[in-house]
Amino acid sequence: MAVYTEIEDEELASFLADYDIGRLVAFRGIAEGVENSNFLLRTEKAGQASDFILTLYEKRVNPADLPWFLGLMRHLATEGLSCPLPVTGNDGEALRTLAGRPAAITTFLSGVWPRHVHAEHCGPLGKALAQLHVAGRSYTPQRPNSLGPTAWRPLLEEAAATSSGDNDSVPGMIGELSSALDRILPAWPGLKGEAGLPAGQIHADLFPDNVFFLDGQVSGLIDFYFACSDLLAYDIAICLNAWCFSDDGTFNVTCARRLIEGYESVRALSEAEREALPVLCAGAAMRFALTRLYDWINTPPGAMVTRKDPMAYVRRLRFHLAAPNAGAYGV
Ligand SMILES: Nc1ncnc2c1ncn2[C@@H]1O[C@H](COP(=O)(O)OP(=O)(O)OP(=O)(O)O)[C@@H](O)[C@H]1O
Ligand SMILES: N[C@@H](CCO)C(=O)O
Repeated sequence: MAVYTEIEDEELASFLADYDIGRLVAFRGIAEGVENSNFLLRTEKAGQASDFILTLYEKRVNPADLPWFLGLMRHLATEGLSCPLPVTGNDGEALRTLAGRPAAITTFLSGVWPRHVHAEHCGPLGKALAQLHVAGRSYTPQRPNSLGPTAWRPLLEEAAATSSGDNDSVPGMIGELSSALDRILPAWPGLKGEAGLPAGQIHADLFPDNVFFLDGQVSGLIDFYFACSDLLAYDIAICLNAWCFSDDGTFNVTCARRLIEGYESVRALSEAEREALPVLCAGAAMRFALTRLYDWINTPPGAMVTRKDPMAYVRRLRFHLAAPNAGAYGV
């Protein structure tokens, strides 16, 4: 359950008094997610009910980055992408403070995220990802990826330093990730301009729980709080990891092919981007194995949040390191 911060009735009432969104008629915490505290707000104005999401930013989000995230969401929504639109208060600001945390209200999106991914989801997903990349071209502020390759070794060292040894599998995992980093980091492609790959604004966490579907089509993308300026094909690599492996760790090449076809229906990949897929996928698996491992070790006992298994991403990493070329991904 991801509600880290409780909100008192009086402070909520005074917070909402700064908006013109009507009278509060329902309010509840949302159990899903691990990063931030999310609440569903229903208001009524002139007899019309509207739903909103209230987010209190916790954990990994650097408050200094919030204007960039909210600006990106506003930009993408204005470009026609279905993503949450930040709602401004009476003073024109979307970013405020509630219960001692940075907070914002965004519009509610309809749809359901897929609990079980099928190949039919992957084409529309790929298309939506490419639409995000295209819509992001005209958002010029840059945010370097704080969880990119330069962060991986320090994250691993921090996990190793804080590991108490109460979980037998952790030391082996740390050793395996360290050896994998020795292979991935020297092979990492540069950004365009340094003879590298095309870069732009990427979502960087487009897992199934961040993609809503209605009638077989993508109805909305949420959770832009890892978004950053990085290699576009790295975003595809993140999706290949998050959408194209079954629960038992088997890679589903049909899902991968559909994802890439859907993507290319909007934006064609260059040959260099295709060739880089194995290392980009290995890097993406590394990033999620590392943050999961860190959380595994550092989540306090009794925290109302379900820890995610780092091993699932170590297994994916093994697959990518063994992939001879982009053909392994069906392209
Ligand atoms: N704009 C929105 N419209 C509808 N539902 C939303 C919206 N934003 C968030 N939600 C709901 O809140 C849940 C958690 O949101 P979100 O994924 O942003 O949280 P998080 O803690 O940042 O999660 P994550 O662990 O994926 O990083 C979603 O699964 C969804 O049910
Ligand atoms: N999507 C991430 C959690 C939120 O960043 C994971 O599954 O590890």
